[in-house]
Amino acid sequence: MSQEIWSDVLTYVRNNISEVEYHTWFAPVKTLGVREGSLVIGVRNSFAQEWFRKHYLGLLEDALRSLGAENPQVSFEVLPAVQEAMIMPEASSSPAVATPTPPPQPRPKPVPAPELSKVLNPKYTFENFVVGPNNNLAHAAALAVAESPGKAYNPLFIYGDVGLGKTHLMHAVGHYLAEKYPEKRIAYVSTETFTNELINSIRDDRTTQFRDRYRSVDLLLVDDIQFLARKERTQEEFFHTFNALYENHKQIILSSDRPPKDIQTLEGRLRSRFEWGLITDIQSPEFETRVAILKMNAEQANINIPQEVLELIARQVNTNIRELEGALMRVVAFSSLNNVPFSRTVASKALSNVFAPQEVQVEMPEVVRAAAQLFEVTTEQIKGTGRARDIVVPRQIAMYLIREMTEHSLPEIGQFFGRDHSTVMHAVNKVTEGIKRDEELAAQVSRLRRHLEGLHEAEAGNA
Ligand SMILES: Nc1ncnc2c1ncn2[C@@H]1O[C@H](COP(=O)(O)OP(=O)(O)OP(=O)(O)O)[C@@H](O)[C@H]1O
Repeated sequence: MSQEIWSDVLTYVRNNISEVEYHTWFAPVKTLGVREGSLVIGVRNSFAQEWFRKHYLGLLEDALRSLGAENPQVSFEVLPAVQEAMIMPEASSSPAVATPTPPPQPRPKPVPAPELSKVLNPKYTFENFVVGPNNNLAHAAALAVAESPGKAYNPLFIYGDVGLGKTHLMHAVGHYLAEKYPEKRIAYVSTETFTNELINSIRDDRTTQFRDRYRSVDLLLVDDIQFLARKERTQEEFFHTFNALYENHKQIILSSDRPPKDIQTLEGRLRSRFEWGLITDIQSPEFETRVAILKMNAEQANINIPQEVLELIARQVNTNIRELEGALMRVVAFSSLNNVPFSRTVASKALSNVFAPQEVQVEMPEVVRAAAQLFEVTTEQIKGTGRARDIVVPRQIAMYLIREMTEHSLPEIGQFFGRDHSTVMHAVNKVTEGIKRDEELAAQVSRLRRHLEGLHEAEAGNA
C-alpha cells in the first residue's frame, strides 16, 4: 500500500511545482516504503539527497499532511547503484492499466496504437470480483459470455454509474478468454481512444490498417460507449466494425453509463444493434458487498484490518467502489504514516476531511447484531425461521428498527431476512402497536435505538 501513498504524494507534488521541476527531480526517485511512520524516499546520489532536504522537504511534508499524517516525517536515502537502474521511467503503459501517477514523458508523434491484447488490467479478473445482489446478473452474463463467446449474448451491454465495476467485468471476460484460448485476439478500447485513433488514421491515411485491426479481433471490449453520441463519423465506423465482428460471431461487450435508449443522438441502426444481445445493469453495492470488497482488497494487500473498521469505511462510502477503495487506502496511509494501529477512531479521523460523518447510516446487519446481543440470541436465530417467541420478538424488533432507521424498502428488508415484504409489514405494525401498550417492549426498542445511534455518534465525535 505504500505505493498508493507514494502515488498520492506524487500527485500532490505535481500539482504544486512546475512540470519541468517535477520531471527533473521527482520522475527518477522512488519510495522505499513507510518505516515507523516515516516515508523513505530513495534518491540517486548524495547531491540529490541534499537538494531534496533543502528544497522539497516542506512540500513532501505538506503532501503527507494532506493525506492525514499528523506529524509527517520524510527521510531520504541514497539508492545503491543497482537499484538505480530499476527506477528508469517505465515504458509508457496503456491507458487501461492502472499505474501510480506516471512521470511525464515526451510523447512520440503520431501516437502508436496500443498492443491490443496487452491492455487488460491484471487486477480485473473474475476471482477478484465480489458478487452481490447489485451486480449478480451482470456477473452471470459476463461469465456466460466468457464461456461461450459470440454465442451466449452478443453484444453484451453493461451499464451503470461510475466506478461500479463495468470495466472490471469486461476485463474479466478478456482475462478468462486469454487464459483459455491464448491464440484469441482481444481488444479493449475506450470510445475516446477509438475516436482518436480513427481521427489519426484518417489524418495519416491509415484507415485500412485501423479497420483491419479492429475487425480482426475475437473479442472487442468498448468502454463508455455513451461517448459515441454526436460523433457521426465514429458512429459510422463503429457500425461497420460491429457488423463485421457480429457476422463472424465474434463477441462484443460494451459499457455505458446509461442504457442504449437513453444515449442521445445515437443512430437508430446502432441503438437497435446494441439491443440485439443482452442489456444488463450494475447498481450501487449494498453494505455487505461493500464490506466484502474492502475485505478482499485488504487481504490482497496483506493487511489485517478489523471487521469493525471495514464496516465503518463501508458505511461512509456507499455508492462508488473506486471511492470505497480510495477510502480504504486513505485509512491505511493514515495509520501507517502516524504509526498507529487500525481502529474505528483512526478510520474516522482519516476519512473526516473527505466524507461527512453525518452521512453515516445504520446498516441492517448492525441492527440484527444489536438485537441479538440485547436478547441474548444469535444473529442466525434472528435471521432464521424459528417461531419461538423469544426469537420472534427480537426479529420483529429488528425489522421495525431497520424500517425506522434506514432507507431500505419493505421488499429489501424482506430479502435480507429471507422473507417477503408482507412479513416485514406485519412485524412493523406489530411493534408499532406493541410499544403503545407494552412498556417493557417500548423500553427495549428505545434502548436498542439509542445503542445504534450511539455507535454512530461516537464515530462522528471521533472525527
Ligand atoms: N464487485 C466488485 N468486486 C471487487 N472490486 C470491484 C467490484 N466492482 C468494482 N470494483 C473495483 O472498483 C473500481 C472501479 O471499477 P471499474 O473501473 O470497473 O468501474 P466502472 O463502472 O468501469 O467505472 P467508470 O464508469 O468510471 O469507467 C476498480 O478498482 C474495480 O476493481
